[in-house]
Amino acid sequence: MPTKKRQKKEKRPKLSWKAVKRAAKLFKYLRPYRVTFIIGMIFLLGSSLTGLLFPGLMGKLVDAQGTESPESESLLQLDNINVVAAMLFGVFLVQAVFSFFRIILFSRVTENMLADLRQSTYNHIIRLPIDFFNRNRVGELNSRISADISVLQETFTTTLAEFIRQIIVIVAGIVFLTFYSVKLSLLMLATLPVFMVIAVLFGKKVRKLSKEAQDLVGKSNVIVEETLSAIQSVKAYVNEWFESSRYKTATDSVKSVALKNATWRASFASFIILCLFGSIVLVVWYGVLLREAGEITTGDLFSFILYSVFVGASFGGIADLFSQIAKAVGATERLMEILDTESEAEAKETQVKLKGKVNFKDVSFSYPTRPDIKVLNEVNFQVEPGENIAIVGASGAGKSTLTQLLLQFFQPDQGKILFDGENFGDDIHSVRSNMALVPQEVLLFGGTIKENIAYGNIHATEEEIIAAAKSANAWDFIQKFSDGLDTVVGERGIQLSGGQRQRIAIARAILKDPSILILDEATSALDSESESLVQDALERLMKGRTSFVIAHRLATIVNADKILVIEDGKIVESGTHQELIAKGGRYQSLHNLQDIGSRSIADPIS
Ligand SMILES: Nc1ncnc2c1ncn2[C@@H]1O[C@H](COP(=O)(O)OP(=O)(O)OP(=O)(O)O)[C@@H](O)[C@H]1O
Repeated sequence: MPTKKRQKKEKRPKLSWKAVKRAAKLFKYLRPYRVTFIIGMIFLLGSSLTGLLFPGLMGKLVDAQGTESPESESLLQLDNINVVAAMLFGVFLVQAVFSFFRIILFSRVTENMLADLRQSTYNHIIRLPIDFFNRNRVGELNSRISADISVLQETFTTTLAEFIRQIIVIVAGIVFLTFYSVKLSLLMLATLPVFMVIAVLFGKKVRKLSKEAQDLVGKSNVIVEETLSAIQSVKAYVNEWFESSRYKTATDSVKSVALKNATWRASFASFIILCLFGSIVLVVWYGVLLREAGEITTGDLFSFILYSVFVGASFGGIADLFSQIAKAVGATERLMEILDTESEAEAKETQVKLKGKVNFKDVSFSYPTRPDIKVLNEVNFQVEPGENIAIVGASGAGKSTLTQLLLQFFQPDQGKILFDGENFGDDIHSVRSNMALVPQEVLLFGGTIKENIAYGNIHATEEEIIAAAKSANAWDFIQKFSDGLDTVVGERGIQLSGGQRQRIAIARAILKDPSILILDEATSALDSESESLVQDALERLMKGRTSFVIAHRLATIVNADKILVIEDGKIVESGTHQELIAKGGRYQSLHNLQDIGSRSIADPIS
């Protein structure tokens, strides 16, 4: 359904000075290949100019004589038919060679430049803060980038060269025209280019309406499809009449657009016959009058008409090319907008090994997309290295947000988060390199199991990977696959169960050997065997590490060194299970509701 927003996005790009200035940054990517580009330009200039010799020589061919003319004094003997024909072939040959190299060179520049642009856009995007991904839908971003880059590809390989060629043809063509006859040139320029541009605009309108009609036909087919596939419902509700009228509305709109298109096409045809051909006849008619008056020869008139066609066609073509260039400027601007978004600070060369002490000091936070809502409100707590913290609270209380701040995806608006008593400022990579995350829903990359585990430490040896898999209770099921560690997972490979994926994620975390662990417990129930394997692996992983668990399992909560109870972004209670139950406060009522960790717990607490 086209929303207002989408319609806005699809609006034709407009060329503004700001957009052009931003798009000009693209030339940074052209720089390394400028020499090739300049040579390509020389070839382009050469092929365009030699192309312009064609109408002139054709005129000479018309005026030339078949036999040797005794009065010929010209060095090039342009009045000899054989010489002129040979020269014409020479022109084609030069033009063919120039065009060949022009295309090769321009393609080389474009492909190199676009590869660089793709790479730096990708490099930049994955370094952008999480906030950027909250604001932009990933699928949209992806298709936008690939669409924008293909617009640029088209522009740099063809459109730009065509545009320059047309400009050369127009400028040089007009100069040549005036050599033949100034009077005739003025008449031609007053009519032909104007009509050519109008013809192009006409053509565009017709194309647009045809597309519109096609879309409407598509929409009406959807109605047929829907009705036929749900024919039982249609009949059961006696809605045949309703469906017929729905289809009629759709076919009526197809008809009205098609008729509108017919009117445009009819006008277009009359326009071509009357104006465009009329203007050619007018120029030829005037030309013939001038020839009668001895101002121009037949051959020159012939050349003149050919030049006129060249110039007129270029005028017509340039309107279309201009709109394509505007589109490319728009595409570049959007890419530059992404490239101009500030990325996260660069990773430092050496990264500290943390012990795992964590302090939250008066931390308040709102998401940048919703600055008016305080998601965390003056949160204070301290965790000693190796402690096991369960975070509990109702849905929307701020549990995940707290872990996002721990992971340095966002910085607090107020207060500080200290690791081993230190504020790491923008050295977020040092902090992250000491952390591992086991998310609720584990998504594996589309490679092998080995690659997926090694993601925790890409330099790990096979032995280390196997040890991690064993420790994560994953080795048994991995071994059962015929390809073992080399089994491909994901879309084109084996689909792993939720519990198996979790154990892979645990093995990955073990390999990273972090001092701080963030776990978002799965809420979907695993079968009891899988559950106990995961639990056992997790316990092994958590040993000796500071761990924050968004807890949904009773066992995790009861065994935690400290439970943080969050409500509306505030820590309302903290302590061990026994302490909090004894206190008889918020935790106890959550507990009685069996709603700890925001979802009901299967086994009731006795
Ligand atoms: N990316 C975001 N942008 C804006 N607001 C967000 C974002 N993520 C979460 N919120 C809001 O922040 C508040 C806390 O959300 P959070 O995800 O931390 O809750 P939670 O306790 O983890 O909930 P649940 O148990 O349902 O996962 C909610 O009101 C939520 O709407």
